[in-house]
Amino acid sequence: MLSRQHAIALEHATGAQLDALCEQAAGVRDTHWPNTLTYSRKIFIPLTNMCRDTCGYCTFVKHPDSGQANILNPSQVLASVLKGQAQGCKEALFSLGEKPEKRYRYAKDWLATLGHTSMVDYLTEVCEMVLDKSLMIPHVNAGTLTFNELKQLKNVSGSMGMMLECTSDRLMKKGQPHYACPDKVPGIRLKTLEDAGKLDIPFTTGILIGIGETWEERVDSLMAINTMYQEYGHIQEVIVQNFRAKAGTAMANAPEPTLDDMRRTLAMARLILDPAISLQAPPNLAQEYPHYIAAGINDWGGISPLTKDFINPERSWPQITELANACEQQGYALQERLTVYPKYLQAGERYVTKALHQAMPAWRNDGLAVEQCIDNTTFQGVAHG
Ligand SMILES: O=c1nc2n(C[C@H](O)[C@H](O)[C@H](O)CO)c3cc(O)ccc3cc-2c(=O)[nH]1
Ligand SMILES: C[C@H]1O[C@@H](n2cnc3c(N)ncnc32)[C@H](O)[C@@H]1O
Ligand code: MET
Ligand code: SF4
Repeated sequence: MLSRQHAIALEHATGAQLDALCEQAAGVRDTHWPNTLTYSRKIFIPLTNMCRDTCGYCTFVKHPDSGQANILNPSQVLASVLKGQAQGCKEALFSLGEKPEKRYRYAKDWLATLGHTSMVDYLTEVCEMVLDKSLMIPHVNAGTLTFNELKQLKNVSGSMGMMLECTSDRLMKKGQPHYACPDKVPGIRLKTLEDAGKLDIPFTTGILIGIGETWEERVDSLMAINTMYQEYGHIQEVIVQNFRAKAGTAMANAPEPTLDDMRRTLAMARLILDPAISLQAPPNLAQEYPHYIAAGINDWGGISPLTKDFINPERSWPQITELANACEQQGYALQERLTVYPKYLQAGERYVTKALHQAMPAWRNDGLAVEQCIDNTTFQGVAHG
């Protein structure tokens, strides 16, 4: 494992030095995640776009007065889930704004019409419906959550996630992207990661790079994630996500991370993190697939044949065939996986509750006992257990 000091010294690695760093990271990947890169076939469900935070990079969030604020109702969610299932999707990715009812009367009143006092309770009900009425597995990314909220959601989801973003308190200051965002306080996000560990929740986290953090802060964020893993063993994957500037946000004119920055960060992440943690980079936020593969990733995260990436709506998903070609050109197969990684599914009821195992009999135990598919136009969505 890379020491903090060594990692910090890589800040300006470029040219041949960067190539060598990437080779080293790719070597670790090849030993622990050989021959195959993976992705999860999913639909994206933006349960609500209202949020009590206002991150300087985010266009997903909509103010109640904007005329675009929304909460999806259960039948809208179910319709989308069933469409996704017919297209062979296995993951229902719930990604949503955080606790809007605590800030906006409008959100509170809307939730009341749905019979709830909090977004987390409503989310729980909707996840339960997905398990009851479909074969899809909910993955919940609702940002920071308390111990009890995590516990409640564990019963109705296969896995959960929250991007740590960055451990820097500096980014909370005025003029910085997390100013006045109560859910982006690093200590609170770390607490969520830790509570998820105590609860044995298969967990996805990651860092968002290019939001004003220093290289050293990036190193420390990855080391903090790794420490959590060493303590609890629940972190199944880490996403290194590159910031994309969006018109109309506070960071509209901020520079985006360069390809070299992304390569350097991915390689460093692969060398800092325990090799058993999956390393993911999103394929729709850049086109440089070969470079990402060469920098040590083993996973592309969720890809949808149906729904756009609501967080980066201008960035369309690649065709799965196109991604498969890129992988094959570098000697790797592209394979579908579930939102829960196999080692957590295979650990009995420790990570995935009994009720959930029963709710998804078609693909418990062995990760993905379903029709493998590369071509999203021909898949029939047949599950056999
Ligand atoms: O389509 C997206 N999927 C995102 N995912 C989902 C990811 O791509 C995979 O579908 C899941 O992690 C399943 O392994 C996240 C999951 C998390 O737990 C936390 C953050 C993200 C962030 C994104 C995202 O920005 N866009
Ligand atoms: C769900 C995750 O999406 C990420 N996210 C939010 N806004 C952006 C952006 N402009 N560019 C890239 N990623 C973003 C954050 O890391 C959040 O946690
Ligand atoms: N609000 C959550 C977070 O920032 C998840 C969705 S972000 C568009 O972590
Ligand atoms: S990134 Fe998440 S927490 Fe921040 S404003 Fe957007 S929805 Fe809210």
